[in-house]
Parts: sequence; structure tokens; C-alpha cells
Amino acid sequence: MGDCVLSKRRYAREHLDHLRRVLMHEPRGHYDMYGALIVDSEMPEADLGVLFMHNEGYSTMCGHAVIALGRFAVDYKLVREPRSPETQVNIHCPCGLVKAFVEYSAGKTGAVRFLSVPAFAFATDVTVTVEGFGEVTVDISYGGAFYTFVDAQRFGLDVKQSKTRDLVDAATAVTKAVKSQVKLHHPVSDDLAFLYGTILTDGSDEFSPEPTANICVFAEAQVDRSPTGSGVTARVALQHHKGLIQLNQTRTFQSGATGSQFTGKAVEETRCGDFRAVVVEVAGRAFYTGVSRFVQEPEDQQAHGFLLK
Ligand SMILES: O=C(O)[C@H]1NCC[C@@H]1O
Repeated sequence: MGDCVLSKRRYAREHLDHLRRVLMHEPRGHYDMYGALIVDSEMPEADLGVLFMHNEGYSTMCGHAVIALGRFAVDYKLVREPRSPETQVNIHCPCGLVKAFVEYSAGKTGAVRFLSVPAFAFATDVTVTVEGFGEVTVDISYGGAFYTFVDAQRFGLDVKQSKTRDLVDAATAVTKAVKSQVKLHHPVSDDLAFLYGTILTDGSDEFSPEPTANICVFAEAQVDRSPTGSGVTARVALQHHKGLIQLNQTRTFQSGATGSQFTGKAVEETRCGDFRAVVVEVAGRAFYTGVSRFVQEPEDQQAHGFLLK
């Protein structure tokens, strides 16, 4: 499989993709299913490595999965002695080492915060031609994965009120335009240099104690149910880059799809290659919903999984 997490991601994509389809697609998963696969990490300081899976392939970062995995790692004893009030869990994601801190008290795990890899605004006020919408000005930012950001109002939409289908169509058209018209690059690895999705926002980027809502459409028009941990990381980096948020100012980010919330703040200025970057802390909660055991029967014609679009 290769000995670094990024090469494991490449190997899974090239040789094990049938397993992702079995788990993420119907009848075991669904169009918007998301999965995390725990792997060994080559980093001595990592407690675990992880590959992220979605409807089309493998992402490089997933904040909502890191929040869930932080709790999971403590509860299932993947880390040495848990400590109160917080236990640190170092999770080696394809984008790099992410440090999660899991509330722990009287044997119970709680909320999780994590410090992600250096995040940076890649390009601001970029004009692209979007099919069906004409020229649209967008920002592009990196938070472990690259996202395009644009105010939903540009399309006459509202991230909390509009039909999900309309938001998905607009975001997907933007993603398609940016992918074909903007060349991305990442100072650490070419494997990180791709556009993962588009995040439509409510346009409230100036610091405010009020929550700001966004909806993330990623991979193959997949809709995130969370406020998007890597998206919050990228959005905070963008807001900080534009001088709209200062270090240690905490903002609340809400999913336009479900109303679930994360908080995010930039905690440190740093660099990523030539980019001025920030370390962003994202916090949220994850809950167990059950334990599943999947099987495949040889006679099952649909055993390999299928997707309805
Ligand atoms: O929270 C996140 O970062 C992820 N949620 C789905 C899309 C992203 O990978």
C-alpha cells in the first residue's frame, strides 16, 4: 500500500476502489455517504492514520470525521491513557497531521476541537465564467482541501431557505468552472492540488457573534450535512486574509442543510510555502448512531453497489 498516508490514499484509489463503492454506495450507503478508514501512519507522533471516502473517491481532509474519530479513538482505546479535561489524539490525515483534543471526564468523552494543517487563501476575487450564470467572482481557499467560496445571493439563493437541489446545481456549476479555468497548486504535494468543492455562504464574512451559515457541495455533487470542518478552516483563513477576523476571534458556522454548528478561529500565523497561512482551530460534537456489520453475498447482482443520481 505504500508507507505514507498520501500514498495509501493513492493505492486505495487505484487498487481498492471496489471496496469504497461497496460501502459508500447503495444499498449499504447512499449518494451522500461519507466514510473514514483507519490506517497505520508513518509519523511517530500520530496515534492513527485515516483515509476519507465519499461518493466519488478519497478526500484529503475531513473535519467532521476528525471530530468523530477523536471521540472514537479515546472510547476504543486507540490512544494511550486518556487524560482529563482533554485527551490529545494525533490523527494523520492525507493533508498532514491534525491534532484533536477530546473532552474527557469521569470516563466519558465529549466535545472535540482540532488544530488543522496550515490554511491559506489561494486566490481572491477571481472571475470565472459559470455555465448558466455568466461571470461570477469567487474566492479560493485551502483548509486541508481546496474550496471555492461564493455568496449564494449571487445566484438568487439562500443557504438556509433555498431548495437543496438548486444550491447543489449552482455550486456544481461553479466547481466545474473553477476546475477548468483555474490551476491550483499546493506547496507540499501535487496530490493536494485539486478543487474538492464549492461552499455557498450567506455572505456574512465580517466578524460577528452571530452564526454564519454555509453549505458545502463536494466530490460528485455530494452535500455535506455538517458545517464542513475543512471548509470552516478554509473560510476562517480567507476571512483572516481579508482582515475580517482577527487571531483568536471565535465565529460560529452553521450548516445551511441541517443547522448543525461548529466554531472556528485562527490561532496562529504561519506559512505554507510562499503563502501566508494560519493554523485554525475548529470545534464541534459528534455522536454515536450505531454499529454496522456489512456483508456481500456472491449471488447478489448488486453486491458491488450502485448510485441513483
Ligand atoms: O467536515 C469536513 O471537512 C468534510 N465534510 C464533508 C466534506 C469535508 O471533507
